[in-house]
Amino acid sequence: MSQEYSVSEVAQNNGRDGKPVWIIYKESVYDVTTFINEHPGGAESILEYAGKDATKAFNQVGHSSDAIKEMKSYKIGVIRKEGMQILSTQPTFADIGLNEKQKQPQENCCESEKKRIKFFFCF
Ligand code: HEM
Repeated sequence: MSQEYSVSEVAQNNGRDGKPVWIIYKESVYDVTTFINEHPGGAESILEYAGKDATKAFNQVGHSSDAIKEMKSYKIGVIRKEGMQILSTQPTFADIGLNEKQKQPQENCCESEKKRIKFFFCF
């Protein structure tokens, strides 16, 4: 399985203060630290997207299929799907803010409401 990174983890690797240069392309993460000085389009064009999503910019340049192939050799992982991670774990009652009493099935809640309505119409 691919190593997963959050968007904020990638953002920390922005090439500043000796940090590596990571970019996002589609759902994948690339460490292009050693490549920036070899980049035919210049280091600056990549550094602008250090720690960020470079998908749009990369596509807009119209990179050749060789460039896309070369890019693959810098892949270090994929972006973690935060939403999917939350869904994959069963929430507890406490997670959704319910206490022991509120765990009662829905009908029990409605019963007291029905009684209240009946009482109201008696008068
Ligand atoms: C791992 C990532 C990247 C790889 C492997 C890569 C590779 C290359 C290669 C091989 C070329 C020569 C032309 C070609 O074959 O298409 C190129 C040109 C270029 N790249 Fe990248 N590139 C990367 C990321 C980026 C990013 C993020 C940008 C941001 C805008 C960028 C901007 C450019 C520009 C402006 C050129 C010059 C185009 C021209 O002279 O017509 N590249 N790149």
